[in-house]
Amino acid sequence: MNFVKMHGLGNDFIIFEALDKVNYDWNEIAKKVCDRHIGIGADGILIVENSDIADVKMVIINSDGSYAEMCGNGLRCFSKYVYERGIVKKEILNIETGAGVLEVVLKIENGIVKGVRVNMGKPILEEDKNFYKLNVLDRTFNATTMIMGVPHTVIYVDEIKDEDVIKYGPIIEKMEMFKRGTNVNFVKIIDDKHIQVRTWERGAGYTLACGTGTCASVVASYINNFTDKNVIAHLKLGDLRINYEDYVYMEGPAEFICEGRILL
Ligand SMILES: N[C@@H](CCC[C@H](N)C(=O)O)C(=O)O
Repeated sequence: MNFVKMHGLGNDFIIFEALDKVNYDWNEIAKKVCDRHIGIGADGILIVENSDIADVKMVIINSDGSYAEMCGNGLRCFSKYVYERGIVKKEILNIETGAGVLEVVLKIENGIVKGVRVNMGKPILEEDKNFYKLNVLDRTFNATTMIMGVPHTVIYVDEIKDEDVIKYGPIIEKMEMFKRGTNVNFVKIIDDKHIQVRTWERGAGYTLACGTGTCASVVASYINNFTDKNVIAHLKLGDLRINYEDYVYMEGPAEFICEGRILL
């Protein structure tokens, strides 16, 4: 099976085409190929499928084999892939995801996609899950939980330390109160236009960036009066621009890494 590996600010994905009907066990394939020692290594796989309601359909499976409804960084990579491979030769694409059909606008220079802007849809917030106290081990965090395509919890910290992401992230991800699990975003407010974000991802663990998580972090920071609606989020390898106007818009890069053939 042919694959292409891509990343969006270090959140990495292996892309497979399944435009003709195939009967693969994608969950098992994801676990195998995402393994960083005995596979290719990635945070998840993206499958290109035909859609009856949009230009094309993106399916995402996390590195642990679990299904995810949406993936922001993945969607930017996927969009560049389907455009540059000639699957959908449009500058504005509609892509079916598990979180609905989303509109993507490509910035193209000489046939190459240089940037991708996605309408990520609307966040779904619950009143009792906004800026509540979340007790985890020895810490109490101020937290906001929402669905931003997938479940997200945003917690505020004075300093982001990787060891904290690794210590508290997996415990929060699987807390009883989150029925479908949650992604966990550690957010430091820099000023009203800039935040720093690190994410522990449901089904993938520590990642270098998370698109839906960054959108959730900006929505939470705006409704909690920490920031403006237009925010630049600093992630480990670069920035995402987020704009929250009822709908949430995310703009950022997507890059090819390599391609090859896996032997199943
Ligand atoms: N990396 C993603 C989110 C992928 C899905 C997540 N792990 C989940 O299961 O909810 C992004 O960029 O949004």
